[in-house]
Amino acid sequence: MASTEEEFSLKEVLIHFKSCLLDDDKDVLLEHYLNGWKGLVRFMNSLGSIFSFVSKDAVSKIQIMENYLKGESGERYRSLQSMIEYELSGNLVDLTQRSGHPDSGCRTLLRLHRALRWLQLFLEKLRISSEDSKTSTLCSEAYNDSLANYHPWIIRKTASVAFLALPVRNKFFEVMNVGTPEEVVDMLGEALPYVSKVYDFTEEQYSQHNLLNLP
Ligand SMILES: CCCCCCCC/C=C\CCCCCCCC(=O)N[C@@H](COP(=O)(O)O)[C@H](O)/C=C/CCCCCCCCCCCCC
Repeated sequence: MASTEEEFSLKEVLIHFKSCLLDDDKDVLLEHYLNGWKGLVRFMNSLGSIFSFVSKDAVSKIQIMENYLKGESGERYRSLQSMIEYELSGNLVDLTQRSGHPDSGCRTLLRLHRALRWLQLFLEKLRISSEDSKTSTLCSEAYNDSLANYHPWIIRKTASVAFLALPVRNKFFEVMNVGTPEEVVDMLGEALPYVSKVYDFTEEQYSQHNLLNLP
């Protein structure tokens, strides 16, 4: 386990996405899911303040979810399926426009879920990248193929400028604090299937309940 700031390793972060898969991938435990995101935000913050606009939004969404988990109905937010069942049966989700329940768990988690698709694409691009690949290009391509589809022009533009500040591949791998570039690639290969399983399971649940376009 990472115990000090210096020992902070992205491997410890990505392991949360393995821990959040319950009973052979039959559900997603939200506490571990959010711990994964908290670690990722911490990693992003270590890259500099240029990403603070992203960090603020991610933190606020994590906070909304954590408040549900800590609240009086916290047990209903233990897993993805129990949250969906609880919020839908209690009419706690705004399905067509934001009004009575603007920050439902389903709506908030959907934003993180869409970002998880970006992460999945970015990790895969990093995994198969060559030494001279540009991190900013990989990140930007992953973003354009996922999250960008949900963002207005001004956010897409701001994000594209921020990506240019990403360190070059070897430096980026160093900040991950996993080991040699070969070890980073191996770690990504190990972690990615779990990120993908979490993404696929969540996507399936949202699709089954017709929740993929929550406002
Ligand atoms: C081995 C590689 C490790 C990479 C580690 C990356 C760490 C990333 C940590 C957090 C990622 C960002 C999560 C962003 C959540 C965005 C949710 C969202 O889409 N929010 C928008 C919609 O919300 P509502 O208005 O509907 O409530 C909101 O408008 C967004 C605002 C902020 C801009 C988001 C830009 C996202 C760019 C993602 C790339 C981050 C680059 C990190 C580079 C390492």
